[in-house]
Amino acid sequence: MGSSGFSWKLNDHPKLPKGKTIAMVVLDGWGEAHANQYNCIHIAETPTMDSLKKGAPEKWRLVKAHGKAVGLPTDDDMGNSEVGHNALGAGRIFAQGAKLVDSALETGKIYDGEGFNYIKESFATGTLHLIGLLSDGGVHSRIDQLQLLLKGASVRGAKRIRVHILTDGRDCLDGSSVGFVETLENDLVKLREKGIDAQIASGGGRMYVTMDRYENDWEVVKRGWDAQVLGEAPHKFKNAVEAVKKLREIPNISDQYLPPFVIVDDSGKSVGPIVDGDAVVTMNFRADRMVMLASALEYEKFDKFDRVRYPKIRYAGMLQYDGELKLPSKYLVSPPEIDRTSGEYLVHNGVRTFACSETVKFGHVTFFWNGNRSGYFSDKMEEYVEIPSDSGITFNVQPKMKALEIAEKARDAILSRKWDQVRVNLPNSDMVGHTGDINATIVACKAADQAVKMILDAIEQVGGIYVVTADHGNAEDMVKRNKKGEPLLDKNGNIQILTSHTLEPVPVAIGGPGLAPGVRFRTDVPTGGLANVAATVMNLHGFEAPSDYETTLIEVVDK
Ligand SMILES: O=C(O)[C@H](O)COP(=O)(O)O
Ligand SMILES: [Mn+2]
Ligand SMILES: [Mn+2]
Repeated sequence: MGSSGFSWKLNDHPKLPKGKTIAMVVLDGWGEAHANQYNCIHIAETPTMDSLKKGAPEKWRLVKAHGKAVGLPTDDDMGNSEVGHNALGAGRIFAQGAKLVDSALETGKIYDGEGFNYIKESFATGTLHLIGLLSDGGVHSRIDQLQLLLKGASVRGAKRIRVHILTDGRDCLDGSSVGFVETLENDLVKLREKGIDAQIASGGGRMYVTMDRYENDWEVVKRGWDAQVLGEAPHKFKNAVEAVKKLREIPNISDQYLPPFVIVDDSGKSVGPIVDGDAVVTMNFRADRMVMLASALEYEKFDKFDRVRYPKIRYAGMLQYDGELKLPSKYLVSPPEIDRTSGEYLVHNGVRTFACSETVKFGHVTFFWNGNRSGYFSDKMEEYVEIPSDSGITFNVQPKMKALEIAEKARDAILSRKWDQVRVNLPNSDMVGHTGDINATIVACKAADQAVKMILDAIEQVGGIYVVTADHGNAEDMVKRNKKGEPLLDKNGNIQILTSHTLEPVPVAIGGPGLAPGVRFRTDVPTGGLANVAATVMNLHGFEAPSDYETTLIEVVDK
């Protein structure tokens, strides 16, 4: 015990043994919803997940994965990977980025902080650039936060403002980008009426421009850099509404995949390259898809792509995206302080952990799981394996993704008996669900189910325990619905495909030959959410959870 009285030592669980191998499986984007034709999980052949659901009722339950249960501002906010994995790993509910930015804007504290005062120094002579995702999705950013920030910065001296937009269609309906750009344009007109030179300067679809993650494809970030910083892009337009409308006409191009464009003046010159003396804010609060650009903006030494020009700017993130790397060093709002995560506790208590996913979800079971912290707690006690994802494709063309490879790695790790916890994320239902391709999503769900089977078979062989859950819904509902729950049609009478996550709960299943006979889900935690899983898993490792963790979902009755 340290001088503060704090100790990493966990108490022994009074009834549950240590030393069982636990498979901790997170199905990304696998919610529970009514069985119908838009529920890809229902339509897909998923015998393994079906058998868990149809098995002992005290070994399968649903938990909340959205809204306040995962630290989001309201219960109308769908879940997402960041908040879901944070809750799963940290065992407590933290006010998340979306909420922290809301309150910093509401109280005005955002303008008193070090980050804003730092960028403000450039307002007199330089341009303020805002780069980020333009939608109301609330997963990475929110347009109303941008609107408030634009107002707030302009009354505090920003005279020249350029917005570099990334169109969404992934956390909101495809096609909705046109409306968001119109809304932003209206705000910019109002600023111009007040004498502020404010314009959209560049844009592109989030999946093709800037918002790659976990270094899957630096080309994506480079395309954004060229448009935002250098002012160069294959498509040039006089205004952004026209840009988005025209680029959407390209066959097979949706909001997520719009090619990069720049806005040019009458002489054909781009209106807003980033130059020496400017201020830049990346306005996403969520880290995974902004931290690559953050490194390009922040680091003098950088070799991921040729930046051609590296302007001397004052740069701040909406949040600090990586607490370990302290990146970026300047930020407008402090991120949630997610400390004492279950991973860190377990390492201190002798639990050896193996974690694996493919690139596009690798940071979910490592970085997000560990409270947005990169790296190992202990390189002797942990091993994290990343399987390279396909890049340069939309995942509906490869819906099986690397599920089999992830399962094989997990199986081998389990059978090696070197690890006490083998943790994976299976991305299929989420990544393919986001494409809106129903047939491909059905294939994706089946592939994920087969991967679960391989992992459960290995657990069977070593006498271990499994915990199978998900981080939020996605593939279980692929259609936008009205308040009554009926599918919405567009003007042509076609159903509106839902590419985003949902508000649905997710399953938690426990079992395996190593599960002590009297273990069952309690019935007195009916409102349980993802944050209750950490204490549950600690119990299954033979420990009691820290007292401030959300309560465990299980109890042990005498058999
Ligand atoms: O970043 C994404 O792909 C989506 O905005 C959210 O999906 P995720 O939360 O499952 O990563
Ligand atoms: Mn997810
Ligand atoms: Mn997703």
